[in-house]
Amino acid sequence: MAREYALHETRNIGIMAHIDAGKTTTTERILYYSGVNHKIGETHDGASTMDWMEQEQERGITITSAATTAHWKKTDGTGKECRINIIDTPGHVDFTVEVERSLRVLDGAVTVLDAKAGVEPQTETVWRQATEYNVPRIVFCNKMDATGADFLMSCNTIIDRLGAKSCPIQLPIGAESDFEAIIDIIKRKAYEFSGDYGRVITEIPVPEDMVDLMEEYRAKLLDYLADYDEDFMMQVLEGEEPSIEEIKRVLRIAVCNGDFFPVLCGSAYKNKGVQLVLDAVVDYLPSPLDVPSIKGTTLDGEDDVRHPGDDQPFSALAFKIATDPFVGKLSFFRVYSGTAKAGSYVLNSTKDKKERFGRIVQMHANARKEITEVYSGDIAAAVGLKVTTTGDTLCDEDHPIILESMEFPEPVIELSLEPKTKADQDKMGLALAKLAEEDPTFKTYTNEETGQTIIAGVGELHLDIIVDRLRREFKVEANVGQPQVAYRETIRQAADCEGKYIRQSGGRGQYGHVWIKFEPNEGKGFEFVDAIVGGSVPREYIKPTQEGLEAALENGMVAGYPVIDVKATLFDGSYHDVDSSEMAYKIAASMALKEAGKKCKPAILEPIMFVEVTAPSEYLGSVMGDISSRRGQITEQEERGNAIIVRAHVPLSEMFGYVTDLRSFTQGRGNYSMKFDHYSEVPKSIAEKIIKENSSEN
Ligand SMILES: Nc1nc2c(ncn2[C@@H]2O[C@H](COP(=O)(O)OP(=O)(O)OP(=O)(O)O)[C@@H](O)[C@H]2O)c(=O)[nH]1
Repeated sequence: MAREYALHETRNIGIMAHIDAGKTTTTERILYYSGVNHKIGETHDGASTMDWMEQEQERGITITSAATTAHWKKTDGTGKECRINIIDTPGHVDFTVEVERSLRVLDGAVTVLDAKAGVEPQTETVWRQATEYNVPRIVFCNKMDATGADFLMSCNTIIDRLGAKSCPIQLPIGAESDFEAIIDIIKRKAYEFSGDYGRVITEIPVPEDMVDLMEEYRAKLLDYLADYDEDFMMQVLEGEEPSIEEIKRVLRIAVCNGDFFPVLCGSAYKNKGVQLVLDAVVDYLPSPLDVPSIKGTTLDGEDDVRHPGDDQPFSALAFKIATDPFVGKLSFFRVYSGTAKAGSYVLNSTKDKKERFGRIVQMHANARKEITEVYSGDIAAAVGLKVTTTGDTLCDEDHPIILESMEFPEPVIELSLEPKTKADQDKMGLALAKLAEEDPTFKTYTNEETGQTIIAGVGELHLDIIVDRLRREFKVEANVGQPQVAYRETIRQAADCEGKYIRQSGGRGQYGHVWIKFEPNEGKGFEFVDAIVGGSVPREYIKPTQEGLEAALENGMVAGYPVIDVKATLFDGSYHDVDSSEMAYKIAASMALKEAGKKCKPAILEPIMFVEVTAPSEYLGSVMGDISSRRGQITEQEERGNAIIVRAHVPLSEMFGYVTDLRSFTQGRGNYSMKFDHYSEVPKSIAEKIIKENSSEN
């Protein structure tokens, strides 16, 4: 078996940040220094390698998380290299699903901060997500060259705002336009960067006037590490100077355990410090062997695990499906255990279907390298998988396992699309199916009443980009409706409902008859119980009844919105020897649901968002007043220096155009993020309006 890089010399990392902190620029530099890129593309002149999709270049934001492979020399003097797989994650809140799904398959991350601002609202969001997924992190404080850059202020925001244990392991020499070089606190050395894109690193003396500060932070670091490791503490207490190797060893343990977050500094744009970030990735972030083994379940639902190692049974998680303009569909996956060869068959245990790994490729930004085998810990992409979608497990047929999947946010906003011509209509169906395959938070369906195609997503920008891609990539021209809230329906009262579908018109008739008890099932989704005794509904018609009901739930009871949180117990019915058919029971089930729409106190639910607003303190009153006027409920408010943070639950329907309003009453200084929190019943007057607008009489 010939694996190029040992498992302990593999790093799977993500680069996470607030929008515009410089993730893309930092990733570009990493690819350049690690020898993959020969020319550096700047994000602002639209030639960036990672942002290869057209609209990403125009908007200057990173939408898809491309997995990219790079190599970097270890710092232990052995001359050996590490393989670093990097996933570039987007910073916009509409794409947190991209952040989450990459967190799921990563072992560690670099959090990029903008040195002018330190921790920003979106940094907090992704930081919390990373904590939830137990992803160890190091912090890179970027933009040290920019006006207003303040390294120690930024370091403090990590402690104050994130409540994280953290300490710098570097110090900048100079700041803003005078930012010149970087001090390595552990080694007590300083480095300067020159030559093409800062490729040449030269050691320089630590400036006299910075020695005290360096020693102060070095002592802080050692103090913390002493608390963390007893042997180390003994050494420090006995006044022994721990060796650099010893400091790095303990620091590595603390970082890998997710207990400590060292901070580095630099300027990706001015080519200073990124190589040292790569050193730190190798030194401190975990290899697949340093993180807990992945959990899953057997096909019978029993707990199981997979340990990293090439000698283990193969298991992998598909975390992203992308359409590549040249090779077609690419399914990105992370291998947790074992190996698999190109051309071999694996089991998609989530869907219980066999898949063939036609070709396997590794991505180097937008270039691909074909490989013959994947090993434990690798990230690669398969060409030609048929049924696999995001979140599916691929595994060894003889040792099936279903790995813990990911949770995706609800698509809460929707709009209608009307293709301009017949040709557009044909293309649109295919294009939407493709896009839905790539993106688990994007849904598309046909409104039964109007016949319109509806697309649903997690935010306005999300749908904006989908419409844009339809036009550019798939050349579909369509009229786009106004974004609407994706409501849901549910019931508030239990009742027994009858559905009877009987047609006798000569020849063979139709006969389906069911009694279903519908009950509210709050927060637990749809549940179907078969309580038929004595064969009043024959075995073979029970599944069709359930399917008929599920299809009917999608189309709603009173206003055409999907019905959620309902328990349906099929408890009685009847049949006809000749006329009963699957179709008749499907229809009978949908008729029972219609009746539930009358007898079970139907209610309309609206998505309630968790909104976090940040603004200068003087706007506290306006921010709170505005949230109240939007039917919002403030859950928390916090002061942070001169700024306030207000957290609230606000109905999505009241949040359209919020960004414009917030900007205008805060003179452009307010900011916000939001995500779906829960569904809640709409006030009666609004429910009536929605039902009226959507009922078939209209
Ligand atoms: N002064 C300065 N500007 C930088 C630095 N790094 C990045 N920038 C600029 O900041 C802007 C945003 O950088 P990107 O690398 O695109 O940021 P990003 O975090 O990837 O942004 P999104 O993809 O939109 O989330 C660009 O105009 C960069 O040129 C830096 O070190 N110093």
